[in-house]
Amino acid sequence: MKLALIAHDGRKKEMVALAGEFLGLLGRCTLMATGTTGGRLQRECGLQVECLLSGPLGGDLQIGARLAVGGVDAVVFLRDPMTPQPHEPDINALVRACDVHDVPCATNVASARLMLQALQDRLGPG
Ligand SMILES: O=C(CO)COP(=O)(O)O
Repeated sequence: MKLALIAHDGRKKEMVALAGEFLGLLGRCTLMATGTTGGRLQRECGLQVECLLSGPLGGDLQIGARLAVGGVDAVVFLRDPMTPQPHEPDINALVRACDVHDVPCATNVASARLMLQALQDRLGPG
């Protein structure tokens, strides 16, 4: 299972907490992330994560490009709806790519929890 993990600055703490809840599952997945999110997941959760570019520098686009050719099975994208982002077009492009290719994309903690739980149930006990 190839998972992409992305969080805006206002949601990084929640991403780290969420990853902590699903460490068993995430440890069995191939993980990629935008740069800063990935760095925190490596340092604070001990996860092996491929760190792509930071979001504002093109990381969302890199994930979108992979997703378009089947390289991503699911996305957790904890967006901060209260803070304008300089790379809003890139963010929209990634979410659009998920819709175009019918790839599950959870954009808040509640939906991410449901999605990760479903993946965990599907993969069975580690
Ligand atoms: O901006 C982001 C997603 O749009 C996240 O990028 P970072 O993980 O590098 O902060």
